[in-house]
Amino acid sequence: MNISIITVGKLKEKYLKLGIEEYVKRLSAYAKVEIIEVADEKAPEELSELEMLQVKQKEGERILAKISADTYVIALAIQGKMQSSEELADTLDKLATYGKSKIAFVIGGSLGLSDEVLQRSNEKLSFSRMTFPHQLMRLILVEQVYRAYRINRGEPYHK
Ligand SMILES: C[S@@+](CC[C@H](N)C(=O)[O-])C[C@H]1O[C@@H](n2cnc3c(N)ncnc32)[C@H](O)[C@@H]1O
Repeated sequence: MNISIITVGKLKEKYLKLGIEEYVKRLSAYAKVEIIEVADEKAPEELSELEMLQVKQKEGERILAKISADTYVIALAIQGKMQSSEELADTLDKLATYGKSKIAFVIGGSLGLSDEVLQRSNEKLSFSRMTFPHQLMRLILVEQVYRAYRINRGEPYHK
């Protein structure tokens, strides 16, 4: 399976980079994982509603340009559907069974995802109603995807 994780902006914090590299390395036993960073739109602190919409739309266009028509898209969204780790494992297992070989997880920038990206997504996945920084979200996501593969293989992993 080919999994891409599409994110906005460059990852700066070293501790996050190290953690993500570790899980991507572990995941390489199960899937081909690629992290795609699209440029973030420079935005001052104070933005009008319209300006925020424009930032999300520009970032959204860059995200959509990285998604092929045959890709199953899972958008990370606070208001999306919450799943247990076992349910996420089941989702990935079913996608593989139905021959979906390309999956993209999409994480929004600091203002979130545009409506266009949410509309393109096949499902919206929430990790709780709390807001996580988008860079930390990458680490949480790769750990959960790794956990999902361990669950599907029946391999031991600390609870
Ligand atoms: C800082 S958050 C954006 C916050 C923005 N106000 C919103 O409502 O989307 C950046 C991105 O991280 C992801 N994210 C943050 N918290 C999340 C959560 N609890 N569940 C799923 N995704 C989350 C989403 O993709 C979001 O677009």
